Amino acid sequence: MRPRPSIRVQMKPISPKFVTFEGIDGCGKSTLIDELASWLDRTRVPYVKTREPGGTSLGEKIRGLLLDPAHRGMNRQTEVLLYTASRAQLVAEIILPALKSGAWVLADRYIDATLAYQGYGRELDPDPLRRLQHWATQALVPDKTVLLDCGIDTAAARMSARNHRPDRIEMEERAFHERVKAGYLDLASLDPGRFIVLDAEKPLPEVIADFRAAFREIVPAP
Ligand SMILES: Nc1ncnc2c1ncn2[C@@H]1O[C@H](COP(=O)(O)OP(=O)(O)OP(=O)(O)O)[C@@H](O)[C@H]1O
Ligand SMILES: Cc1cn([C@H]2C[C@H](O)[C@@H](COP(=O)(O)O)O2)c(=O)[nH]c1=O
Repeated sequence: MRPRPSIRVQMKPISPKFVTFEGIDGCGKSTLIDELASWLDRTRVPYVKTREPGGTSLGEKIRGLLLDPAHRGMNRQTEVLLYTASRAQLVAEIILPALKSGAWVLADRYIDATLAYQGYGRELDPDPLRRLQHWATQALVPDKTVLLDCGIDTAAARMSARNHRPDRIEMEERAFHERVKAGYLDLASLDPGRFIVLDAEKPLPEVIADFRAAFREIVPAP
């Protein structure tokens, strides 16, 4: 008797994705996060949006401390510890449970922000920063990081067009923001498999088209 053919159903597992968005202030992160969120809505993929600093009740209180221009004299190490405390809480309370439940996480800033702003911007030694991030985040690394590369003048013009009041970090001198921008590009060049660098100087429809092309293989089909 001939053996009955076995039917094998090939199920391609869709693993949840942790996607972070980075860049200088006003580069267009929130706009692209909303774009990916509506894409995931259409494909019925569950997701959670987060932001840093903040994203939890504790983290939002830390955000208030960090961004308040009244704290202009904040010590650099204190600044690192506050950003990292907010992140540790966010990972434990929101990000890890979301990924475990099968949801994607779309994060407005993560570890790379500390490396760019405090490492390059504040000129702190990156090695202890990296070790601290590894410990505080339970070694959770994003699957993909979208870096919106944008000129400082362009980003500033976009922020003032929406009547945004500058926070403590945005009030830093131009040289600080130049170091942050260059730092982000440096970080991207060190990890090209994770980073997707988009030219955020382009008009928004073009940035969105570039983003969609980069994520076509990553977002599951509806
Ligand atoms: N490529 C673009 N061209 C023109 N305007 C843009 C572009 N991308 C975003 N914008 C506009 O620039 C402003 C800032 O964008 P958005 O809020 O997305 O930036 P962000 O990086 O999230 O800012 P922040 O760092 O302050 O949170 C918004 O008004 C947005 O509509
Ligand atoms: C996470 C993180 C953020 N920053 C800076 C970057 C921005 O200037 C503010 C956050 O404001 P946003 O409008 O929500 O982007 O904080 C930083 O210096 N270090 C960090 O780790």
